[in-house]
Amino acid sequence: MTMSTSPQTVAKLPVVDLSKEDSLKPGTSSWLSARKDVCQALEDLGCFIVILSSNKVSLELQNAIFTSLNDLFDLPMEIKNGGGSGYSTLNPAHEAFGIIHGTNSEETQKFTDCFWPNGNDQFRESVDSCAKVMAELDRAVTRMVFENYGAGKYHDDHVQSTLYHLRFNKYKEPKKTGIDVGLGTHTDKTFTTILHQNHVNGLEINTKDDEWIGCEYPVPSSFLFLAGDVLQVWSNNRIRPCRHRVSLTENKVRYSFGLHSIKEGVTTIPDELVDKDHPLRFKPLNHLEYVTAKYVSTGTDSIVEAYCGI
Ligand SMILES: O=C(O)CCC(=O)C(=O)O
Ligand SMILES: [Fe+2]
Repeated sequence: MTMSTSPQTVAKLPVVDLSKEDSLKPGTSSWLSARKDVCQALEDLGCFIVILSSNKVSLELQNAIFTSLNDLFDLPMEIKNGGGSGYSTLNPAHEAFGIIHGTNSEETQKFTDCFWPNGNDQFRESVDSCAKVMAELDRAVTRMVFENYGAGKYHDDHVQSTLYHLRFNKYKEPKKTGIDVGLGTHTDKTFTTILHQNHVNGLEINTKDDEWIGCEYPVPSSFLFLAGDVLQVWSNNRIRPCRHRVSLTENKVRYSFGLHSIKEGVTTIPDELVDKDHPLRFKPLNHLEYVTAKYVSTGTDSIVEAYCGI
């Protein structure tokens, strides 16, 4: 078995509670206090756990998604691999499906029709509603970030140019495959990523001191918000892209899904984020070109710095 090396610490990830309606309303005192915590966590660690209201992501809704994911990944390989299904695998323990424009109801409909010819309204509706809640969360958190750095006026444009890809992951039981590294250490080539997992833990976050913190949800309506490489660029290196990996420590099937945001067009660092203490660190970046560029992650090296760092 390939064993993950560094031991985990007992430290916990920062938690930002956005479950009260007010905390998602710009300008309220709970918004301002969350904004500070969000940016602190993104600068220190590149991620934090968010708690949302259980009315928005009920256990019933989550179960509907995870139950259908179980059926989906159990389909025969020739169906999973069928043209345009978005199926991929990174290693023998891992499988994934992707929906491009995953917050668009028509795309979830097409995906559902592809694998459930007789329909699966439960899956379609739950995924559609969960993806929309995640996108709403992304818009709120990115707005907090833009405001925090005095760049709030660019946020509407940012929302207009953001695309969302939805990805479902399955990791097989390590005793079946002999593999306990679900995903190796990496940062996401996104602007931001929002992840959700079933009750099986395994996601681990790398700190500045090279310690690993396991991601455990305080309540089921939790998500992990991560900064990707392009948010590091946009913030002129203030925000740390989250380095993470998946270690399969429990002998159970693990499912997760993530909303991955891509910023269309060219990302330039706002003038507000450049001054004599913060000289310009990155050249303008075309995110879609960056995503498809053949740069391979080596774990410790920053791909985005090699790609467009100054
Ligand atoms: O499965 C997870 O929790 C993490 C997935 C992930 O890191 C990714 O899709 O980039
Ligand atoms: Fe990732």
